Amino acid sequence: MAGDDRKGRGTDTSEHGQGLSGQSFPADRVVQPALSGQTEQPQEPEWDPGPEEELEMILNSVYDDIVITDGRGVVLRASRSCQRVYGRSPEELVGQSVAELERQGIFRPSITLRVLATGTRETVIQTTADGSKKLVTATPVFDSQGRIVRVVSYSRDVTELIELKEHLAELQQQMGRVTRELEHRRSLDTEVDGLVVESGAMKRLVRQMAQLAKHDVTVLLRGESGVGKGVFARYLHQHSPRAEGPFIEINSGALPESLAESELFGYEQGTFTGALKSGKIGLIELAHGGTLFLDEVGDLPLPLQVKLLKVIQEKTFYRVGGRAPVHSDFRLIAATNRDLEALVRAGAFREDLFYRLNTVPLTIPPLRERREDIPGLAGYFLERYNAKYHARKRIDPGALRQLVDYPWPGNVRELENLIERLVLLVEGEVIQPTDLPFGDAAGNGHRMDDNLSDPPSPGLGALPLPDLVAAYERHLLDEARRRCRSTTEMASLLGVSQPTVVRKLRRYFGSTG
Ligand SMILES: Nc1ncnc2c1ncn2[C@@H]1O[C@H](COP(=O)(O)OP(=O)(O)OP(=O)(O)O)[C@@H](O)[C@H]1O
Repeated sequence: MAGDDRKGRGTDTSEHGQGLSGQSFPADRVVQPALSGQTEQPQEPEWDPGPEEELEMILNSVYDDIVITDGRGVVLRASRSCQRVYGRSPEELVGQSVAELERQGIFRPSITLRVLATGTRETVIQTTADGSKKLVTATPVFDSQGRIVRVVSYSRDVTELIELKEHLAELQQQMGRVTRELEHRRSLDTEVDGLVVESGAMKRLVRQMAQLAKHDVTVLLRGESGVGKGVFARYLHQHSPRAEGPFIEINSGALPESLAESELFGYEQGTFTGALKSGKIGLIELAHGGTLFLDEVGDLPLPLQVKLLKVIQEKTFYRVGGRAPVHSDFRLIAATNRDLEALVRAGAFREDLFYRLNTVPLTIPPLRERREDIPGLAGYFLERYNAKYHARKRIDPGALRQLVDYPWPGNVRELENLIERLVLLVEGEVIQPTDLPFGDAAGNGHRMDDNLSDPPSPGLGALPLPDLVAAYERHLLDEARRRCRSTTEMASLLGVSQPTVVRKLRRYFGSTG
């Protein structure tokens, strides 16, 4: 049919009243709307293009590119859009066989040939001469004897879609990589950088922590400096339902008093001049959805204690210079190495805040009370610092025995620092007893760190002088108690008699232990 009919006809169609020949429609062929009440106007004849012209019009008005062949694969019709897609006008395509067009690289591959071979509907992605991608579907049309008499193929430009798909696949791959890396890092965080726990006391504590982690209860971690309160605070966070949220650590002791309030609560734009002009989100607000860890809570200045208590109770606060209340949903973990009860008695710590924080107190024992942990910790730090400094140090069994015997006043932190130093400084591969700074192979010797930890600092005027002196004396005794193994040793360290030491220990700690 039609192939020849179409020749020379032109099939350009547009929405602007263009006819099939590309000319304007003659006036007598334009359908006028029937206006009511204008019956005297003569009726225009309806536009009747005839089946052939109508088919052409439909062919050229659909969005898809359409090619129709006969049962031998010779093109009978093609939509005008083929010019743009295949670089051939319908006039050039009509009459040509698809096998020839495939050979010329115009249909690559020819789907019509496939349909002629399989007798079923086929879909392929074609790459056209200009490199764009087409999704082409072709359907066979059968006569009454079941022979293929036509193949109708239509295609859509899917270049963008394919590019998007490829981009999506690439992104998915990247996301998979990032997710795996994150999971890996997270597992490192909880396993490698996690806790070394070997003693019965610590294992019991970890079981309690795992249980507590699930609930939003306030936990107060107590224990000497360096026992691992910070590590356990992170453990609680990582094992809580808030693990995906932020973990915000505030070292109350390190906050300069003048900045503390704005650090904690943030401030509104315009509150301060200069660099601080643009406003700032405070740490409490940053902890929203996660955990707020208040380290060294015993060092919090009294005015801030009042404000903090209010935030803990109401979970709402005002930024410095702000009028609108800010809400922050956080789980609170606090830690201290101070004797909070004594600070309360001395008036340096608010009693109401103490009770609020002390909901679930957990005490992490000093390292000297859980010596079974020492070999594991030493091995763990050795591995960490060997890796960091590309070393291969080992610990001699005699040196390990000394590490286990040493009283570790600075607890795990002191052990960690020592191992790092040994990895860096010991010359051979084996760390010997003589390499240890606190004694010879017999275990006698000097203490490695003669610096006192910071004394309590309620501040001048916070307490009457005798109470301040008592607080300082108590601190010195506590320090001596940690460094020495007997009251006699303490007496010689402090330069007083042994009975004096015993009396003072009873006075300040209720026992000589
Ligand atoms: N059980 C443990 N397993 C592995 N590392 C530990 C363990 N306990 C403590 N550490 C390590 O010891 C060091 C001191 O721990 P951390 O800072 O948590 O102590 P702290 O009690 O919070 O001290 P401070 O009261 O001075 O803040 C850290 O480097 C920590 O990683």
